[in-house]
Amino acid sequence: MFIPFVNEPLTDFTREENRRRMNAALAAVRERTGRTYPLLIGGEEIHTGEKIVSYNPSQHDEVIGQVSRADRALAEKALQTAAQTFTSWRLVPPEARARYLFKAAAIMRRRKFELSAWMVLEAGKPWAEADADTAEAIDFLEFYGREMIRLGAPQPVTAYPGEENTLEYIPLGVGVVIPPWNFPLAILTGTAVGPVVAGNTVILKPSSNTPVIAAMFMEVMREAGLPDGVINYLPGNSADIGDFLTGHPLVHFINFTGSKDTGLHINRLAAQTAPGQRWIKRVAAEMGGKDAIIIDADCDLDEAVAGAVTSAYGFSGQKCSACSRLIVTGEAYAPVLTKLVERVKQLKVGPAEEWGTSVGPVIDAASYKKITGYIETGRREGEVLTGGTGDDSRGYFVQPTVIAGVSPAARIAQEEIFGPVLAVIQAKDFDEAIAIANNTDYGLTGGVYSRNRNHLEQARREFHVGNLYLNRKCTGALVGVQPFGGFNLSGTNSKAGGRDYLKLFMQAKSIAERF
Ligand SMILES: NC(=O)c1ccc[n+]([C@@H]2O[C@H](COP(=O)([O-])OP(=O)(O)OC[C@H]3O[C@@H](n4cnc5c(N)ncnc54)[C@H](O)[C@@H]3O)[C@@H](O)[C@H]2O)c1
Ligand SMILES: N[C@@H](CCC=O)C(=O)O
Repeated sequence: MFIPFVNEPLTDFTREENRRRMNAALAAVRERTGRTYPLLIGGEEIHTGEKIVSYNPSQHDEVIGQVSRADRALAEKALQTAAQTFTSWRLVPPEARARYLFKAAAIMRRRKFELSAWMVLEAGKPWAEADADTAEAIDFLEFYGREMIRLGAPQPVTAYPGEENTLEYIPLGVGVVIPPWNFPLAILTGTAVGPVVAGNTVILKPSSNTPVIAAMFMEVMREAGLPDGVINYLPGNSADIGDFLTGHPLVHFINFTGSKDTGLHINRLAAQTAPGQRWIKRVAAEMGGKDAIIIDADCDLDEAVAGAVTSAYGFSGQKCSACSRLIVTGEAYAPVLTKLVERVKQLKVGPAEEWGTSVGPVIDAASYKKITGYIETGRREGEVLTGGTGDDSRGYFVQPTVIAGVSPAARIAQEEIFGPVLAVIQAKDFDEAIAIANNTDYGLTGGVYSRNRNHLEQARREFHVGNLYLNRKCTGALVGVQPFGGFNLSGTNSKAGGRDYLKLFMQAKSIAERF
């Protein structure tokens, strides 16, 4: 008997003891930076000549680690190993599979500060964001473990005279797990262990920006005793092995989280049937967002602006859920701009490892260039009220930027920037605000601050997003509480952390026996 699922509590860094522990973890992790990590295929550690080097985005001359880089031959080996391991892993009872996840959760809990410290250094996550990432990874392990126990039990069917009828969920086979760098532990863990606890075996191809925290995840799963070959750690250049993995006939599903362009590419490729392939590949693709918060004229403006700032600039806006459009109705526009700029100017930009940093760096040189490029576009499409500058001399820092007077059709109001840039749009009334909010290719998160009950009900009906938040920030979905996934080109709406998730990686078998 297991206790019911509860979310992992977040660390209170206002307590001196927790700050001391985090500083100690950062120092201990720093002692271990610069090491090299092998691929892991069927328990075999494989060192390659070619490496992927991972850097600290707060200080880009600091090497966090180097990981081996797989080529196609090694990708083939990993797929064959996963296929072979599937023959035994699929027979492990659901409850036994779940126990590996519970054990891994316990290990992560014990290593919480250390895992968060790795993310501070490798992903540039400020402390609280890194801590929330680790907590979410633990949640995925605890939640999906329990989910598999639920789904492993006999499923309800209608009784029929003279027969025994059952329905059971069985796994699909070999999958490829492709997570992004921005939740380098949480999303990586969830997208890997969901399919695995369902009885599948996987190739885990981590993002080249954050392969070291992925190596830590593998350490945890090994310590938890997960059999070799169930998760095969395969860092590599997407150009070398990405399409090879997706297109391979042994692959049954791809569990992808990342940008719209990559997701659509993978979806297209997976739809083609490779010679020798005997099933239709399933693709779960969770992609980008162009998320909006609507501030309705009659709401508590201070609370609304505070929520918008947290949603827009948390982790430097590098969340698919981040608010990148603020839509303000009627006469609230001018006071909102004043309050917004005041609050944004108070954000402390700095290295992620420093306690008190509210906005750390962006992930790498390419992101820095893309974001600052969008800011230049924004200067033509609106008025930069604060921010608008960057400094990449030491780390990739972009000042939190507010651009007002933006047209709903502007590029900065339509395209995902994935940085600390907020476009503010004026709407004449709530109907127009909803129309503007819905008018992008995406449909991931959305928020409304309002005291008007009719408007809140209208938003429930008409605001077309997978995760809608009323009178609160639009980031930080909790596992089990707000299953996460978007509409339209934000993805396949797989609802990570929800009760529909594991079925994406299983097929239902109905068995009837007449006696
Ligand atoms: N909807 C969600 O739940 C969610 C969550 C987090 C991030 N995201 C989105 O992810 C994006 C940021 O992440 P990113 O920069 O890592 O995205 P990305 O698309 O550049 O990369 C995502 C992953 O795909 C891999 N990849 C790239 N090309 C590939 C190919 N041809 N074959 C196989 N793998 C390939 C990358 O190595 C990486 O691991 C943003 O758009 C963000 O909105 C979405
Ligand atoms: N699930 C996270 C976002 C993941 C995407 O980057 C949130 O709800 O903020």
